[in-house]
Amino acid sequence: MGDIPAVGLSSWKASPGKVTEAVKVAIDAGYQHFDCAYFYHNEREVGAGIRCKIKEGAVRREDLFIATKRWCTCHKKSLVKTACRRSLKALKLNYLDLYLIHWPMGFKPPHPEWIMSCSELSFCLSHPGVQDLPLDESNMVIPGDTDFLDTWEAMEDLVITRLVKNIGVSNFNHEQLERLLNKPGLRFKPLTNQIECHPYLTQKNLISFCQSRDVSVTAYHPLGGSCEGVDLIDDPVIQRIAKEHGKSPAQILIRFQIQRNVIVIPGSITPSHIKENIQVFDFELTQHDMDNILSLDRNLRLATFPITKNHKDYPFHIEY
Ligand SMILES: NC(=O)C1=CN([C@@H]2O[C@H](COP(=O)(O)OP(=O)(O)OC[C@H]3O[C@@H](n4cnc5c(N)ncnc54)[C@H](OP(=O)(O)O)[C@@H]3O)[C@@H](O)[C@H]2O)C=CC1
Ligand SMILES: O=C1CO[C@H](CO)[C@@H](O)[C@@H]1O
Repeated sequence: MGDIPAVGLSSWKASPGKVTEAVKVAIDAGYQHFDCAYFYHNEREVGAGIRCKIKEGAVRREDLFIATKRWCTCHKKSLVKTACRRSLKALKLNYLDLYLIHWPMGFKPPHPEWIMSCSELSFCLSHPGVQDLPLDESNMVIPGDTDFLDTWEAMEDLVITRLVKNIGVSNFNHEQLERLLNKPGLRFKPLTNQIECHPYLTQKNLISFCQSRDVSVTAYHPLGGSCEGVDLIDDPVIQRIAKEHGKSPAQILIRFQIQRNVIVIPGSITPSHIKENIQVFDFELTQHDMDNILSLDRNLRLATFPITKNHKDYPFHIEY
């Protein structure tokens, strides 16, 4: 699994005011891996939790694994470093353990005035979200003109200049990943492909493709997501297996990924859940359990990002 700790706490939808506390609870519970994104607009709050615990002496920076993602409006080579510095500044860190391309699609870059202000970084920190989703008159996203292979070169430069230790991708399908791995002159391979993955979308093909190319997989929405109303936790098969092991349904869903060598990043702002979600190393699912969970697959994708469907790099038009 490379160097990525198997379970991480993710911060999407963790509203400012709650996320700092969640990060502190997580560090006390033994989490090392934190998954963030510029797009979640709470990197500052995640950073505050991390800083507080480092200051207290509860953890050292080098024992943590901090990942964040570069948003689609910053695919242009010249914006990649700006975006990275912006995230580092918000997180108050001097390096990232992992920096991901959030989606393969690049969007129209922000207004030049915004880009100019980025040299000081103050404008973008005080205007989070400005122009994240540039839309046309049909409310579909306006594409940018940068090829993700060019974006990748700028990501590689971040490793060379030591702003980041590893780089990776998210939401790439197997053809996009293959294209990246076959890029002439590739300097660094993606460490991971972060994809939606849970028992209703088991991603068997994409996982075996990534693992066969030595690219780890990180599962997002592992519990069925935080707002789409999918009842994975109430699924009778998951409930039964949980009872048999004396564990919670969430613990079964997390353990399921670990046993497939998939890194998993459940999201939570509830202290008891945060603690529960990392108590997954003291039991083992049987092959029969694993097969039963795999049989729940119904190809149900929650994160479809419909406003980007017309983009040439939309990843979900092919099977995997
Ligand atoms: N790369 C990408 O494009 C994407 C990445 N992601 C990442 O993946 C992360 C996970 O996705 P997310 O939407 O949070 O979905 P999850 O599948 O992790 O579900 C989170 C939901 O489950 C609840 N929950 C957490 N633990 C438990 C528990 N032990 N028992 C019962 N309920 C529980 C949470 O509530 P509570 O807070 O009360 O615990 C929350 O409502 C995101 O935060 C984000 O970082 C997500 C989408 C896209
Ligand atoms: O990271 C993310 C959080 O979830 C959103 C909706 O599912 C995604 O679009 C986004 O990429």
